[in-house]
Amino acid sequence: MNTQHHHSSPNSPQGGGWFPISIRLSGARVLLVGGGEIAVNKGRLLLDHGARIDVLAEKLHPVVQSWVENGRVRHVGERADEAVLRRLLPGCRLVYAATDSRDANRQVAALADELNIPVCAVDDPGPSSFITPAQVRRGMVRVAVSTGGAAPVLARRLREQIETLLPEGTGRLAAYMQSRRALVSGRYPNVQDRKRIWEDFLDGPGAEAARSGDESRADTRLEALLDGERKSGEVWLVGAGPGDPDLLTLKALHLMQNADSVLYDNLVSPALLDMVRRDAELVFVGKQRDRHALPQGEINREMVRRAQAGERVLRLKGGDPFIFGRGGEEVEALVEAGVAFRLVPGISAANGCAAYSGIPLTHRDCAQACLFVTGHAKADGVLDLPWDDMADRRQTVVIYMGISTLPQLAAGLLGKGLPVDWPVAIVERGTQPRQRVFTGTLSTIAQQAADAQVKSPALVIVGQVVRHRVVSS
Ligand SMILES: C[C@@]1(CC(=O)O)C2=NC(=C\c3[nH]c(c(CCC(=O)O)c3CC(=O)O)Cc3[nH]c(c(CC(=O)O)c3CCC(=O)O)/C=C3\N/C(=C\2)[C@@H](CCC(=O)O)[C@]3(C)CC(=O)O)/[C@H]1CCC(=O)O
Ligand SMILES: NC(=O)c1ccc[n+]([C@@H]2O[C@H](COP(=O)([O-])OP(=O)(O)OC[C@H]3O[C@@H](n4cnc5c(N)ncnc54)[C@H](O)[C@@H]3O)[C@@H](O)[C@H]2O)c1
Repeated sequence: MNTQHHHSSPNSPQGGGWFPISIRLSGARVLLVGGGEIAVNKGRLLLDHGARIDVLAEKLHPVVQSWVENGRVRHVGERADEAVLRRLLPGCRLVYAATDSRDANRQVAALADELNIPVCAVDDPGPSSFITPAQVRRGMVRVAVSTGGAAPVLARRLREQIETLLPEGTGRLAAYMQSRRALVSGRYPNVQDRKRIWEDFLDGPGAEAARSGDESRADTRLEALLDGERKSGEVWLVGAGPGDPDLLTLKALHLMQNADSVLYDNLVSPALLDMVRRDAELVFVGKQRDRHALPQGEINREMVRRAQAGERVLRLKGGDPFIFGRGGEEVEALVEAGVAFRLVPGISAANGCAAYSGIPLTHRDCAQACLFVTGHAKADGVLDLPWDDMADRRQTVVIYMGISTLPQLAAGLLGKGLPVDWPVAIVERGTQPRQRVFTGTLSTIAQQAADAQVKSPALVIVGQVVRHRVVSS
């Protein structure tokens, strides 16, 4: 079994090296250098989190002035010069350099750095050792969005989007779970067991009860789980779509974030695997033409073995599991073994490539039907295809896995009487960042593909619809 771990290279730190943490500010001293608009913004945040703020600034914004007057912050000095800073910095948990002078902010940052005190220069992430993410707050729950200083306005926009997604009761849910942790730990000393109980709780109706403040109903659900009412292992057969992670279904995403293990194909892109729960085991079972990582029978046995051991197994497949995905065979194996399963469709390559290349699959003028065929040859190299059906001119033919057999495919269709100028398109790496689209005819396409070194994954679209291709300006 080939269990893959993803490591990023040490030369290109993730997110520019900005590592998000939660830092305790209650009771901690924070130095705020500058007393203007931005100091008000940062001061509000800091006060909300219980910091003791010292302000060093020449001119105070009326809001800061009022904080000083009612004793919420101390005004500890005017000008930020080196001697004053050396006196004020020691003992601070954080420092904000929030003056409107770039030089002053840089000087504060340099001195704080020397003393190993985290510092944020609000006019430049360059000399900063921390930056402030945009936050969504629900009680104890915080969602922080950072762009690593790249685009603060984007951070703000994303915050607004998350704001609308995160249920109002999320804070109550966290508080409920906190209040019952001792109870659960007392009954189940094993971390894995506790994790499963909490996940089952969150997946079930208890979570909604806690969110809405109905603690007694939440307790009933939790007690049932503590008494051993267990979700057993199961397999989720999920289509991951054609490549662009945004084309996942919400259901696929939800299951990706709950799986214990993920068995995935080579058609599943690294960007998608990044969205899988961090501690899920990733198992590559992909096939490449002529080079089987795992024979189908072994994949089936592996799914069954894991599910019977109680795992929630995600079988993640490129595209849709039931369109050239062998999903049928896998489900039969699960049924035979008595393993519970769920099926989630994915956007198939035909749909994804059609939309992202601007080629409609049907068109009132020329294509009343659409035929999906596989261009994958049998072991003896023979293409076993419904050639007569494929040569019908009033339809579109979409060929999956047809790149290596493209010369045979084109010749076969010409042999069935389609004209030499019959339109054909190839969409390589459809929906992905480096998508390439080639258009030609039955007589040119094989040579075009060879010249451009087109590689799998690629989809072939045959028919008059190719002439209706639209490209957005
Ligand atoms: C999240 C938030 C936190 C907060 O303050 O609460 C925050 N900026 C917010 C909003 C915002 N900031 C700016 C605009 C006006 C549009 C514009 O002018 O471009 C708006 C929009 C608005 O105000 O609506 C301008 C701006 N910001 C920085 C620079 C300097 C530079 O980039 O070099 C300039 C240019 C100044 C100039 O050109 O003069 C720098 C920083 N701003 C950061 C955080 C840190 C990076 C966070 C990240 O992306 O990871 C970092 C590096 C340092 C820090 O402050 O910690 C808050 C969201 C509030 C919310 O939640 O809605
Ligand atoms: N990080 C952010 O979210 C963000 C957003 C917008 C703007 N900015 C940047 O923040 C900076 C501050 O903007 P502002 O609107 O608060 O300015 P402001 O003019 O309202 O306030 C400036 C403050 O700095 C003080 N000051 C200047 N030099 C000083 C020194 N040597 N010692 C002590 N205090 C000094 C002034 O007395 C005043 O209190 C600007 O450079 C602006 O570009 C940051």
